[in-house]
Amino acid sequence: MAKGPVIVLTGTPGTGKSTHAELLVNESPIPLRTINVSEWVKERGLYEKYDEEWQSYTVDEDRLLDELESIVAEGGLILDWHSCEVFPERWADLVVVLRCDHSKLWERLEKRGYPLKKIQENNEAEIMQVVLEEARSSYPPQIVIELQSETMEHLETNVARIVEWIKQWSTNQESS
Ligand SMILES: Nc1ncnc2c1ncn2[C@@H]1O[C@H](COP(=O)(O)OP(=O)(O)O)[C@@H](O)[C@H]1O
Repeated sequence: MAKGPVIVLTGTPGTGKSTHAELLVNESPIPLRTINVSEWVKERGLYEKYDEEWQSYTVDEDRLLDELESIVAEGGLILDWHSCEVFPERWADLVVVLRCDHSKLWERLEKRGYPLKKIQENNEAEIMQVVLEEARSSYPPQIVIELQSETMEHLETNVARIVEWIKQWSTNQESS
């Protein structure tokens, strides 16, 4: 049996996934490991090509899934990525979709030094709730939650809510 749940933490770039993941690792009642999938892809060369203009990698999805499979099976994992439909449905115990007002998101991505068209593309995706729709069409509705991530208060309440969910997950495992 897995020692901990697998949480897919998703959302448009800049919505706060890594910030949430870091706090969750510190505050979780059971040990969690977090994988920033974009970084993981870069470090392990799990991509087909790099696009200079868009400053983005085309991920080799088959290799990515192969490499993640055994880690996911151990449980106790946060998968932090802006895409969630690539992962098999059976992997996730919880899918958290972070949302942010688009003007705030624009500022965050500008600070990150993204090229203008990449900011525009992500901003549009957030307005059209692309990631949320992706999550809803890839996973059962009862495991998908949408959380606002615009303020520090949101950050705190979101993390507290997910920590409560982890506690409940643990209790359910013990009694099953
Ligand atoms: N809820 C929030 N309130 C205020 N600032 C936030 C919040 N979430 C993220 N940020 C800030 O937005 C920026 C992007 O966050 P980050 O966690 O790197 O996003 P992602 O991992 O989704 O790309 C960071 O500067 C972070 O401090």
